This record gives sequence, structure tokens and C-alpha cells, in this order.
Amino acid sequence: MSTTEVIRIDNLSKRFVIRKEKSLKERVVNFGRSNLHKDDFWALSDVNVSIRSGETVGLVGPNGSGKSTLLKMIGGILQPTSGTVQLRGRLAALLELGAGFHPDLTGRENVYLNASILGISRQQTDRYFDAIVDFSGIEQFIDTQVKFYSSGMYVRLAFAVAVHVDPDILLVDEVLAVGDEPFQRKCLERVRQFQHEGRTIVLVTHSLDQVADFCDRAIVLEKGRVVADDVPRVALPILRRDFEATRQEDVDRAQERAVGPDAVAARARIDSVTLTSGQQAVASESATITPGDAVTAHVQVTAEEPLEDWVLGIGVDTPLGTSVFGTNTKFLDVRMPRLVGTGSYAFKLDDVALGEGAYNVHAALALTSGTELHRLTPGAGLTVVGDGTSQGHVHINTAFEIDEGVPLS
Ligand SMILES: Nc1ncnc2c1ncn2[C@@H]1O[C@H](COP(=O)(O)OP(=O)(O)OP(=O)(O)O)[C@@H](O)[C@H]1O
Repeated sequence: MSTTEVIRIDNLSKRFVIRKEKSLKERVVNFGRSNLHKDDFWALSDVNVSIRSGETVGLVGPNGSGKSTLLKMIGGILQPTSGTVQLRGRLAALLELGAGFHPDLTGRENVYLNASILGISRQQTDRYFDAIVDFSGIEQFIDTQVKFYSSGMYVRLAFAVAVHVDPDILLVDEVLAVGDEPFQRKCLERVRQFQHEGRTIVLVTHSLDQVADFCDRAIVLEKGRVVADDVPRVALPILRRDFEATRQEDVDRAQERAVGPDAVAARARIDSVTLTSGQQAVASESATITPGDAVTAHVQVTAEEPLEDWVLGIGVDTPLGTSVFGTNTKFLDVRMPRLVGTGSYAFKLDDVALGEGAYNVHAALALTSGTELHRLTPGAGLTVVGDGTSQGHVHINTAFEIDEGVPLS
């Protein structure tokens, strides 16, 4: 391990043995043998990750991709099938709900137990105890056995312990999501404070916005393998693209199974999205504007069979996939005419008050029943060049003045 590394994972793989109940027929044929048959399942395959001191890393990926397994292996509660995990410093982990808590002990007893597992003496815990209980907000239940706690109460106490034991590395799994909104905000503030103090944080979450907001780095797992490891700006679009591909596969499968009007409409698609703007008269797959310019999004649609009762929409997204604007013909109270062959349609956006940055414009096609038929994303690229007077996704003309009459302090 180099001097700046605090977590080093080399060639890490984890195999689970999955036991499946046999069918009645198999049980009869194999009478007398075990009722279960076993399959190997590789939850992680050849993962290599190096995390430096002070980094905040988001572990992201689809359900079942191995995020929690990886976090548990860093936390030492699962052992590798092969490969190694090395750590430097004191680790506090918030893994599955209730992990590290003994159900028959009270909240108070669990605080001491948890702290002692983390190597904190009784005297030190005495010193932190009131702050822990205060942070958790569950003082009233501190002498109740934790088996009677709600999931939010568990997380409150576990997080409060984790952040008060002075960890160098903090591991946080999705569990935070079960806390209520004010508590989640409080936790995130504490995580930010940890960042400023130069501690290392590894976070498993499905909130890509949170990763974009918080993390210096995002590691994307898919089927137990690392498919991207980079700054969120680069890594998250890779995951969004994969989510989009999965979503389109679902749409395609639904269309294959479709009957009636849905089946007829299944052969419709968006061919292209092109943009024209005040400064650019020729439609193109990219446009550059200044805040407040008008933009027209031209969407070309082809229907191989008659398309009726349909809706066309467009949306503007950040490169990380956050939607900043969307509209469709249903919202605009337009009934789309029947289409056979190719049609072109224009969304005229007046006064595009977007903040400086790069955006994607997508288009989507659906039936009025709600069945989505096709989505083209990204359809076109829109770059907004501002005058440097503001930041954020919207542009608001702002003037500043000092109010007369405000008493000077
Ligand atoms: N103890 C276990 N025994 C057998 N299989 C397991 C075990 N723990 C996890 N798995 C399997 O390993 C895979 C990865 O699970 P993991 O919980 O790490 O995924 P995840 O990316 O955190 O998913 P999610 O987003 O749904 O929380 C899953 O297919 C899961 O079923």
C-alpha cells in the first residue's frame, strides 16, 4: 500500500453458493439425497480498487451488481473467496440495518458494545455518550431493547455511533435512506463535515444526484465487475447509458408481447432530434446558444404502420441525466394527427433560460394510454454559453444593489 492509500483492493472475487429447492420430480428421482442443489454465483469478480486518504467515493450500479457485497468486504464482515482487501486507519461502518447491534440489548448497551468493537474505551464512550444520543434524537428509547426499534431508529443510533467514534474511514450503505428527511439532511451535513476534515468516505447509493453532488469519484459496478472508475462527470453517464439500454430493452420486450393497438404502434420510432436557434438556421444535432435565446427542436418520427392516439415529447437533461425541463403534446393539449410513414414536428422553445453548461435534448414517443414506444436519448446536444454572472441550471437576470435605509451594524 502506498502512503496515501487507505483502502486497497486487489483481484477481489466473492462467490456465493446458492441453494435451490428441487422440483418434486427431482426429489423423487434423487430420493434420499439432499433436497437442495447448489449453484455457484460470483457476486464480485476480479475487482481492483485503490482509495486514497480524503476521497469520497460513490459505489453505484444496478440492483444486485455487488455494491453492498463490496462494502461489506471492505468492512470485514464478508471474507473474500480470492484476492485481498487492505485498510489503514479506524473504520466505522453503517452496513445493513441492525448490523453490529445485538437485538436483546438496549440502545445504551449497544452504543457501548459498538464503540468497544471499534476499539473505543468505556471512558471515551462515556465522554461521547450524550452527544451520540443527542445526535440520534431517540433519547426516549435509549433504554429500550433495540429489537423494538423501527428501522429509522436503528439507523439513527447506528449513524450517531459511527460518526462519534472518530473514524478515518466511514462506510455508508443505502441504509441512510430509511431515515426521515430531516435526519437524512443532518447525516449528509455530517458527511460533508467529514469530507472537510479529510476523512475517507465510501458511500453506496442509488441517488446518482447525490454522487454527483458529494463524491470526488464514482465506481460503477455491473454484474460484480467494475465497469467505470472515474470522476462522477465521466463515470455516471456510463451507468445512465446502461440504465437507458436496459429500459429500452424492457420497452422492446413489452412491444414484442403487445397485442391490439400497442402491437400496431410498436413499429414506430424517433429517427432524429435536430435543433435550430436564433444564431443557427440550419437544423443540426448540436446547437450553441446564450441564455434566453429561442430554440426549435425538430423531431422526425417514422411509423411503419398507422400510428394513432399518440403523444410526442421532448426533454432537456444535464450530462449526468438530471432532467431540467420536459414537455409533450399532451401537456400542450395538442392531439397528434394519425401518422403513416415519416413526419417531422417542431417544439418551439421561446426564451431558453438555461444556465451555462452542456445539455442533452431527448425525444420520446408514447401512446395516450401511457405505453412508451421509443425514446431517443441523447437526441441532440445543446450548449449554453453564459456571461459568467451566475451558476446553476437556470439563468435568471439579476441586478444587485445596496438597499438604502438598512441600518449599519
Ligand atoms: N449471502 C448471500 N448468499 C447468496 N447470494 C448473495 C448473498 N449476498 C448477496 N448475494 C447475491 O450477490 C449479488 C450482489 O448482491 P449485493 O447486495 O451486493 O448487490 P447490490 O449491488 O448492493 O444490490 P442492491 O442495489 O439491490 O442493493 C446479488 O445477486 C445477491 O443475490
